[in-house]
Amino acid sequence: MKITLLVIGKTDAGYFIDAVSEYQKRLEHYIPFEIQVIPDIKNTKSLTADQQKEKEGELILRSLQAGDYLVLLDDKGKEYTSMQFAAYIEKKTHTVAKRLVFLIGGPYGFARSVYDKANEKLTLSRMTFSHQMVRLIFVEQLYRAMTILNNEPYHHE
Ligand SMILES: C[S@@+](CC[C@H](N)C(=O)[O-])C[C@H]1O[C@@H](n2cnc3c(N)ncnc32)[C@H](O)[C@@H]1O
Repeated sequence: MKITLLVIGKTDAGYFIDAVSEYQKRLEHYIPFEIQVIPDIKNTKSLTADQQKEKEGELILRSLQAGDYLVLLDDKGKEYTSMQFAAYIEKKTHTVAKRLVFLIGGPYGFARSVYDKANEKLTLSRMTFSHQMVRLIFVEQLYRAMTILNNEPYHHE
């Protein structure tokens, strides 16, 4: 199994790039992991929120591959503790043969077509974060999960 974090738009802020890269580098040691970036939609000012979501949705669906297991990161999804998330990842390594794809939405969330395609929704908190923050929180939680699964002293209950 390979884990993919699918995101919309490049990260501009250097401090986010550095922090995300740090966890991405640490993850190399544990599991095949990639961040796949879908280019930003141009001229969003002339679009309504729904039109932007639809356009992003088309690009997202085109970025998916046959056999992907799609999990939306969504503030109205299932909530886990870090221990439960580690167990969830472990279980997925036995059931997902190809890519386990975690998807972060754009500024207005996901189009209906993307919700329809999803296998699950996962929430990181009941609070809403910026899409850049979510990238960082997700890679840190995935790293935390890998250290839990390998009995390493990073996570403390
Ligand atoms: C700024 S948020 C979009 C908020 C938008 N109002 C919505 O309804 O989804 C951008 C993306 O970050 C992710 N996100 C934000 N907060 C999250 C949370 N607490 N848990 C999981 N994902 C979150 C989601 O993928 C969301 O589509």
